[in-house]
Amino acid sequence: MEIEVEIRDDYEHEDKNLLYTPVNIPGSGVDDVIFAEQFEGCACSGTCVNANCGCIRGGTPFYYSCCGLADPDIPPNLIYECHVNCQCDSKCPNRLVQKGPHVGLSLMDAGPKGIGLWCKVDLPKGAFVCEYAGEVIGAEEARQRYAKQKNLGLRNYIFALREHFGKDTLPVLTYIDPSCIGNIGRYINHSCDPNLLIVPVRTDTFVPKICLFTRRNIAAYTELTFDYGGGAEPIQGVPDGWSEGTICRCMASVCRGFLPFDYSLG
Ligand SMILES: C[S@@+](CC[C@H](N)C(=O)[O-])C[C@H]1O[C@@H](n2cnc3c(N)ncnc32)[C@H](O)[C@@H]1O
Repeated sequence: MEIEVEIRDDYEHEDKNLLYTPVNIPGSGVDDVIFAEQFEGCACSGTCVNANCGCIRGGTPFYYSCCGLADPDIPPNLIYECHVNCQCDSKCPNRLVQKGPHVGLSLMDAGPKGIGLWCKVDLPKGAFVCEYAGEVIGAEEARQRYAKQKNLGLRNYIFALREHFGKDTLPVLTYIDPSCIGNIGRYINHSCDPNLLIVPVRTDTFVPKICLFTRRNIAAYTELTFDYGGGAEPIQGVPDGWSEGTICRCMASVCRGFLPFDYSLG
C-alpha cells in the first residue's frame, strides 16, 4: 500500500514569469534516472521506532523529535525520511520536510539585497522553514547559466551543495537552480551570521532536498537568512577562489565582506 503525504504549499511567485515548484525537478544535464530510482520503504507499522526502521540506512537516527523539531546543534549525517514506499503512516515523526514549508512565510523588501523572506509568526529553534527547491542541473549547465547571468548583471540563485560520503572521497556536488522555476526558498538572502541552517534531506530518491531549519528561536518579522557558503560542507571564511566579488550587505558584526561563491561555478 502506498502512503501519499500531501505537500501543503500555498505559496506562489508575484512575478508571473516565474514558475512555482514545491519540490526539485530534473533540469538540463542530469539523468532523469536519479529521480526515478526509488528507495525501498521501511516495513514499520504505525509510526516508526528509530532502532528498527529501515530508513535510517546507516545515516543519522531520526533527526526530528516527536513534535516535529530538528536538533540544529547535532551535526547531521545523512538524513532519510520515510516516504511513499514505506508502510508507516502519514503521522510518522520521520516525515517532516515532505509535508511542505512552514505557514506564514512572506516576502519582504530587503533593501540593497532585493527581496527577502520573513515569517509572520515566531519560529522555535529547530523548526523546518522550507526547501530551497528548483531545477536540479548538471555541473556544465550550472557553469553556463552562471556565466550568462553574470554577463547580464543578474542575481545568482544557483546553489551548489557539497556532500562527502566517506573519508578521503571527493565531494559530490548537486546544483539547484530556482532562477526561473523554484519555490519560496529562492527569496532567502545570505548572512554571515545566519538564523537558518542547511540540512540535506532525502526522501524516496537519492536526490537531496536542501532543507532550511532555524538555528535559534526567531521572532516574527525577522529576516530569514542562511550562509550561502554553509552547505553540508561549510566554507570557513572566504578562501581564495570562493568569492566572486559581490559585496555582502548582511550587516552582521562577523560579516566576511563578500557573498560566498562555489568556485566550481566559475
Ligand atoms: C537567492 S537570491 C535571494 C533573493 C534575492 N534577494 C531576490 O531579490 O530575489 C540571491 C541574490 O540575492 C542578493 N543577496 C542575497 N544576500 C545578499 C547579501 N547578504 N548581500 C548582498 N546581496 C545579497 C544577491 O544579488 C544574490 O545573488
